[in-house]
Amino acid sequence: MSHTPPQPRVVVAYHSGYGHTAVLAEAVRRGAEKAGAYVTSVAVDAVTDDQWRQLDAADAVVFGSPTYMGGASAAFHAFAEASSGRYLTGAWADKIAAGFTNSASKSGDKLNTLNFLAAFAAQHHMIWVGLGLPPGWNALTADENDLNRLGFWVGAGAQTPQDGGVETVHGADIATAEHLGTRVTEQAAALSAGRTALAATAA
Ligand SMILES: Cc1cc2nc3c(=O)[nH]c(=O)nc-3n(C[C@H](O)[C@H](O)[C@H](O)COP(=O)(O)O)c2cc1C
Repeated sequence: MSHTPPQPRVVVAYHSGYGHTAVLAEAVRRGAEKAGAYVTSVAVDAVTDDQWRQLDAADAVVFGSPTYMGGASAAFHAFAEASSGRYLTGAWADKIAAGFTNSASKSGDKLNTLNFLAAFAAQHHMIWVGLGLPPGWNALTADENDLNRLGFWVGAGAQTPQDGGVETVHGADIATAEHLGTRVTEQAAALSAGRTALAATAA
């Protein structure tokens, strides 16, 4: 008996003031598509009614924001606050969620942004998926081209020089974001298959 694997609907919901985080959003999209997802990208500072509907219909949402002033950007916060109606109705409950961020400094307090994205997802009763990679670039044999070179677990963290163009987003950070898109898709597919199997045993 053959089964068609479920095709998860993944939305990448991100803000990017200067284009760096957008490069990561595109990498998340690529990773998700490679793993078989149907992907929609949503720039949250220009989110349309149709895109809100796509968010409501998603199996998984990957949130992305640059780190500004030690946290998520104001535009991302505006989107988060605009989603509060969905928080009240539970519209996003039990969807998979994950997150990524980018900042100019190696640390730059990026962890605050990832933790905020995780708390935001938890407020929506979403299921948070961490990065799922060991830390890179943390041993004598390691180097800065390792996946997860900045050593995050909660989500994907990237570092781009503040005065660099979009072409200066680090290749390892792009690959790490791509990994996150793949991982989210695999987890969404497994959850969906499990829910279908459970429903069949209950029928
Ligand atoms: C208002 C503002 C605040 C910033 N705050 C931080 C910060 O707290 N930590 C940091 O490392 N970089 C900070 N940066 C640098 C940005 O995170 C960095 O330039 C990033 O690549 C921008 O991403 P974007 O191109 O997607 O907007 C800040 C930049 C701006 C414009």
